[in-house]
Amino acid sequence: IDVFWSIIWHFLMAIHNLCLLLLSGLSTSVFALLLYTCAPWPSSVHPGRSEPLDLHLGMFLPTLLNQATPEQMDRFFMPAWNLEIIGTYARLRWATVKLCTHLRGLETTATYDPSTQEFVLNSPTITSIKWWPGALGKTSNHAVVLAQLYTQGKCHGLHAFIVQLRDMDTHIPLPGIDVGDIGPKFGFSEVDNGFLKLDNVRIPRENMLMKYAKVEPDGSYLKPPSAKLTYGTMVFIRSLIVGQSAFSLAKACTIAIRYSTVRHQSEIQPEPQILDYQTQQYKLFPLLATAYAFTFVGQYMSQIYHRITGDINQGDFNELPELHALSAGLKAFTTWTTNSGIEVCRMSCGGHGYSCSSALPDIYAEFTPTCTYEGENTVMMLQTARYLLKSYKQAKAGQQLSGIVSYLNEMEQRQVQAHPASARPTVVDINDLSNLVECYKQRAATLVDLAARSIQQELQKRRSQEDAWNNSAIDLVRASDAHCHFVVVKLFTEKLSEIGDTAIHAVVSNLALLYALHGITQSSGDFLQAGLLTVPQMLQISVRIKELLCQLRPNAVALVDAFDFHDKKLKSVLGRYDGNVYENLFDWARRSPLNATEVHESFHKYLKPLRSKL
Ligand SMILES: CCCCCCC/C=C/C(=O)SCCNC(=O)CCNC(=O)[C@H](O)C(C)(C)COP(=O)(O)OP(=O)(O)OC[C@H]1O[C@@H](n2cnc3c(N)ncnc32)[C@H](O)[C@@H]1OP(=O)(O)O
Ligand SMILES: Cc1cc2nc3c(=O)[nH]c(=O)nc-3n(C[C@H](O)[C@H](O)[C@H](O)COP(=O)(O)OP(=O)(O)OC[C@H]3O[C@@H](n4cnc5c(N)ncnc54)[C@H](O)[C@@H]3O)c2cc1C
Repeated sequence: IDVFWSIIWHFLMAIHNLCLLLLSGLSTSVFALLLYTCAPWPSSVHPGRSEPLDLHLGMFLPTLLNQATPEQMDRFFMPAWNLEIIGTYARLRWATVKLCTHLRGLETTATYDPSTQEFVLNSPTITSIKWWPGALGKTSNHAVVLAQLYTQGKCHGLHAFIVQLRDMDTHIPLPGIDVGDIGPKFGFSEVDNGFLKLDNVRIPRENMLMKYAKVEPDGSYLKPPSAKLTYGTMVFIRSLIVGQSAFSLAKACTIAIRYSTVRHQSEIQPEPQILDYQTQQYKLFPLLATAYAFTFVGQYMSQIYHRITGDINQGDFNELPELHALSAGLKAFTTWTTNSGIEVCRMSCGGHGYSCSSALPDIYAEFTPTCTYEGENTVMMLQTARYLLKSYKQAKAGQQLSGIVSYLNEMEQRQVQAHPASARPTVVDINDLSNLVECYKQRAATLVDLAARSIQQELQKRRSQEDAWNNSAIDLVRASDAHCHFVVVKLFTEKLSEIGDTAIHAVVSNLALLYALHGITQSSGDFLQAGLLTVPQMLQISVRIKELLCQLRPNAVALVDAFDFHDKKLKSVLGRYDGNVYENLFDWARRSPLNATEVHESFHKYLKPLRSKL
């Protein structure tokens, strides 16, 4: 049924985008957009393709879709789709103390030369060398390079350029291009993350991605309708990463929960499955609930991304700030939680979790950089905080906010309680999800208010805006975190109304309740301080969580089976669908390269000569 609706959804999105293109009078790109829109995730379109090529499909093609004109789509999209052009996305400069997080500070320049109608690209300093782009080192023959655009003697800020890096026949780097691999990393050993230095590299004028901003042949510059459109691809990838968090956490939970039913370990006879231990359930079931929550949030992000980019294509930029704030905050919120969650799953498998046979080390090593790439998480949380604070000020000034931050409108009516102990708690019934959503909402509002007050106090001490912001950054990140948590609980709760089957509804409701209550216990201080809950209610919540663990236990395996990972995708001996773990573990160990011979060559080389000397 899911596959059916997914096909229908992508079909409708394709029609929707097709209509947008036709309405806006574009004659080309239709096939390209259909092709890409119908492909929800690159690896599922090209199964079995290598990671560098997934990066090419995941980063290079969306950039084209976001920033290329129809003519540029004609030139680049199909060759890229057919892997004639293999691209990377080089936004970064060398990671120095000057921070490549700070995109506006990028030093690479693209200077327009009207006499030849070319841009001349340069990385003038050691710190301007592009560093990290995936597949840049050895695989790519093209890159989308972000550089400061200079024309008619003026700098117009960051713009994107397609730069050919290597000869199409010989794959040798072109003159002026110094490109290579950056060396071994924590994971992703199969990806050639690269460096790129540009020395007077000339590219045709038509290689600047000109969907929004333009440089005319004589060098005159036409501004984009919004400067923020340069960042469009980031919003897209960050939204995708939210879904990727759900996917990775779901995989880790599947392995840990399945293995926990295979593993027996106790003095009690007959030995119980380790999943019957309350502590094991407490480690894994909240994560299972989180995997479901993030799956729904990922679906939501995909929907609003498509809706709002549709509006943007029509020239309506109203919702771009909200989309940016949501995608940045949720990217950070979901990746941080998933990152630590995968590690909990690994440890919950005991010693075998450390073995690559579990697949958990690989899942972790591949997932953990999501906390850093596409915008470092703390920096992303601060971007969300910037939007929250702006909205807060607007609400204070009497403006009616719409969208997900509309709860800040209520700040004025709702007394931020000075004496929480005497106040009436917001949560009346801890089993009522709508009560809990309200509670999370008020916690977010309270923390936004606290962060705003902190900045205000700093400013009153005559600090500069920047210092006031930095001295309040912990509060700002907490406010963003609370905002994101509210969004997740709200979306999970709303999703329940879409479930028709009563039995499934009951189980998923328990998951949603566990997610909400467990989150409260993790940040109990916030809820108590704000007077949203009382101490007796906190105790009640702890008891209710234990009941929920028992209620979820019989369905735990079915709930991970529902993620529907094929053994070939999961690649985990511990997480096998048939539960036949131990025989296969033995098999797996036998296939270790060290077991290729009974006596290892090191014996003949080193130990034997040593023994003969004795
Ligand atoms: C699952 C797919 C796997 C793919 C593999 C991925 C491989 C990895 C790839 C990469 O890592 S690519 C490199 C990624 N690099 C970054 O993401 C850099 C992060 N830095 C930034 O995004 C920005 O520099 C910044 C930190 C957001 C800058 O913030 P700042 O406020 O200083 O800057 P301005 O640039 O002046 O912004 C002003 C204005 O614009 C708004 N804004 C910022 N970003 C966006 C955006 N993406 N969309 C819309 N709007 C944006 C910002 O909020 C400000 O708005 P106002 O408050 O002034 O209205
Ligand atoms: C596996 C991997 C793949 C990548 N692929 C690509 C790619 O394909 N293309 C590409 O262009 N790049 C890529 N990158 C680079 C990536 O985008 C950057 O590493 C990332 O944006 C973070 O920037 P940074 O390294 O400069 O970290 P920094 O910004 O130096 O962060 C270091 C620390 O400083 C803190 N910090 C920085 N700024 C602030 C601030 N304003 N306020 C508070 N704290 C701050 C951060 O929170 C963090 O704790 C990749 C990175 C990795 C690890």
